[in-house]
Amino acid sequence: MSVSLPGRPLLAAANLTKSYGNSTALAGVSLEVRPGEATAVMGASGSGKTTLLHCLAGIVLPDAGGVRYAGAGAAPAEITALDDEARSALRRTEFGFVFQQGLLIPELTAGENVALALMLNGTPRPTAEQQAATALASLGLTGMEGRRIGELSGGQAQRVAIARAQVNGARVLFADEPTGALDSRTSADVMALLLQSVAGTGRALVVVTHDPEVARWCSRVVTLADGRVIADTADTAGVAR
Ligand SMILES: Nc1ncnc2c1ncn2[C@@H]1O[C@H](COP(=O)(O)OP(=O)(O)OP(=O)(O)O)[C@@H](O)[C@H]1O
Repeated sequence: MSVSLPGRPLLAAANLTKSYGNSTALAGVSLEVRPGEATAVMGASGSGKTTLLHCLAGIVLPDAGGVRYAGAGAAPAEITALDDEARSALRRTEFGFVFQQGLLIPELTAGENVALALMLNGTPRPTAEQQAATALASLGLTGMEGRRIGELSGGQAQRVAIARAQVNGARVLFADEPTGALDSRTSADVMALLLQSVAGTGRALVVVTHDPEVARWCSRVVTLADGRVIADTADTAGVAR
């Protein structure tokens, strides 16, 4: 597997627009995400944060504009030009997702939730279960692989979500209010684990948050208002880009 060149964007979004009926969610957003970067996306409710994250990840197609992904090991892809199947394959192999809740399957155990992500990419079950247990252990959940999601605390469940998001070697982790349901101490732990998984790895993290504390831990803060970027600390910090 080759390594992305430092500074070369993993994701480059150009002039994204998206409306839902009369409501404009994105009004021309351009944004580049680089390896090793942890980007917080902030802004008032309805400013377009989740829509931006969904467009970057190929979950939602913009009305206009494009998103280019240039991860290692794959030819650069214009995500917005891919069909549904190709976009879901890209999400399964290159991206990981940690949302506030709802992405883990409650009927399955912690280990099965993580192993499933590997099995969907063709890893045989015994290997997947072994790798899932290792991933859970690395996040402080040793011996908890047999517990169902409902038998875990909110913070433990988010660790399972992080394990599932990164077990496939995802290059970009997308998190939408990952700490929204957690107390401040547990939020700090979960954010530390998310940041650890990008620091020095060539991965990138994009995290939508309302929490200034969470944003402070990120290396970059992008602020949206009415579907536009109104501030980007990468533009003001003198970062070589
Ligand atoms: N599926 C949808 N159908 C209709 N309108 C939508 C849909 N998704 C988003 N919108 C609208 O687009 C705008 C931006 O929504 P979005 O969820 O991206 O904002 P947000 O900044 O993430 O908000 P919040 O912080 O409240 O989650 C809002 O006006 C919202 O009502």
